[in-house]
Amino acid sequence: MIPRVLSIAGTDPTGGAGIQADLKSIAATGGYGMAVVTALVAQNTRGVRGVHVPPAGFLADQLAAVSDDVEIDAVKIGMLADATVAGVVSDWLRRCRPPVVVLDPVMVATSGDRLLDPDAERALRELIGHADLITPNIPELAVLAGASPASDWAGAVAQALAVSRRYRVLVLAKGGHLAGGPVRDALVDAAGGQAVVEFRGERLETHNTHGTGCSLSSAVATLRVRLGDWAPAVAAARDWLAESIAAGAELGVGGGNGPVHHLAGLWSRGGLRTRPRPARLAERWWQQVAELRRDIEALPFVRGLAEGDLDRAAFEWYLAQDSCYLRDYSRALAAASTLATEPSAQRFWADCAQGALVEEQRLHRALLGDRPRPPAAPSTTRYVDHLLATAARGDYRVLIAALLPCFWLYQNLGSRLAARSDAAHPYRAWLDAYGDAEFAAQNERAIDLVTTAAVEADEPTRDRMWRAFRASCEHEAAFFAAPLAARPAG
Ligand SMILES: Nc1ncnc2c1ncn2[C@@H]1O[C@H](COP(=O)(O)OP(=O)(O)O)[C@@H](O)[C@H]1O
Ligand SMILES: Cc1ncc(COP(=O)(O)O)c(N)n1
Repeated sequence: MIPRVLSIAGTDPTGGAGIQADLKSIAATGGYGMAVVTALVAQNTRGVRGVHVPPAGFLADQLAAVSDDVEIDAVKIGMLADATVAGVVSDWLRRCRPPVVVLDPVMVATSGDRLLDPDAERALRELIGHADLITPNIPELAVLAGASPASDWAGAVAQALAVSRRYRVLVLAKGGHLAGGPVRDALVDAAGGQAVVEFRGERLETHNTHGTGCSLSSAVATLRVRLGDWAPAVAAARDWLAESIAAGAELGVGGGNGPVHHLAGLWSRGGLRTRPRPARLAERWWQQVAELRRDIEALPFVRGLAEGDLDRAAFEWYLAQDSCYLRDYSRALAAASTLATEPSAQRFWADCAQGALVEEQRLHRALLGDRPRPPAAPSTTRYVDHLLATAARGDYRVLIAALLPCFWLYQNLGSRLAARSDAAHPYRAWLDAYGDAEFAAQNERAIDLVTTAAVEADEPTRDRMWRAFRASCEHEAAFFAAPLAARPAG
């Protein structure tokens, strides 16, 4: 389930605080972000220039528009601007309160500018009655405690306990404003036997702290839904925020207190490339071997097979090589089965390995009876060496990519030749074997397993898979060329 998280907050056109920061934080921590604007703020990383509060009725309309349509899992409340705004939000919460409500009691920006009228503090107190968790910084905690700002951590925790007791609310007291030492935050619950859960982290040397409070509170709201409890949600939110603060300077945004880089961790771990869909990748690989496929079809051997005028001895030489090939191909298929992690894939490759052996014995008996197998031709040896070396390297994904052309090229060629031939075609049995529905289904499955593994693989692995696939296609072409190249016809 993806948490649907609503931010009710003011704006920051530079994107570092307020609603803009909330939406990024919600997305970065795994939620779907929505936003209702309380106030438009003309601000940047240096400070606030002006605040415009839209009519209260319009705020109510925005809130109703969201809650009439969307099931909200969590709400984060930030800048409220004035008592009227706080009242509208209180009314709305009274009517439709989402399961998780986090209130960041924003009063003053990092820059020192007020974001809440002094006379609105009473309305804010009422709003706290609807919240599960409030996230005050040191000055905000002091206002709520009716005291002067704590000068040390013990004082902050004591104030948080008093606030938690007075408002019957869980308090996340943030120690970012206390100078020196590690940054400490504490989750304080006066109701739960005065429980205090403390979080410590390295204090990062940075000017990128604009919007840290906004970002933390929306991350906690989102993670509370995902993780089901407050302490793990705060711990995870702080870890995420720390890596985002650390990368903030990379953004080069503004000359004051810059924003945090909300997506730094995701970008570095996940990359920015879109993952191709398996079907799209199959199309691309097939296209990239189009020329090779045309070369195969132009070979005298394949043309002879198609027309039915292929020299019989050349065909039998080919079948004898095929019989040599199938024994080692079966070994490579069995290796894929051994390496597969998923049971149905393990079984698929094992079935194919067995099928290749059955086919080998059928060919051997039909062609040679009790006579010994002819030696493998160089083209056969090169092909199976490629497969067995790939198997020996032990990467399942690369191995199955190498195995795929023997399904795909044969199935494609076999089904098209079979469709064109009549019952009297001299090589009808061969065409039928590679053109039948069962082989087509096997081919589909093999394509699906390979391309699904390829889209899930990282870029270098996908590239190795492609190269192994292409090498096998080249070996297929050489294999089809050999009967008429290696020995004179007739
Ligand atoms: N320099 C810093 N290094 C690491 N974490 C920080 C730093 N400054 C703030 N934080 C963290 O950012 C969050 C917001 O903290 P704080 O600055 O106290 O609140 P606000 O942004 O509301 O003023 C807290 O989790 C705090 O621990
Ligand atoms: C709209 C809006 N809301 C909140 C803040 C506080 O920012 P910070 O998290 O840095 O205290 C801000 N600057 N602007």
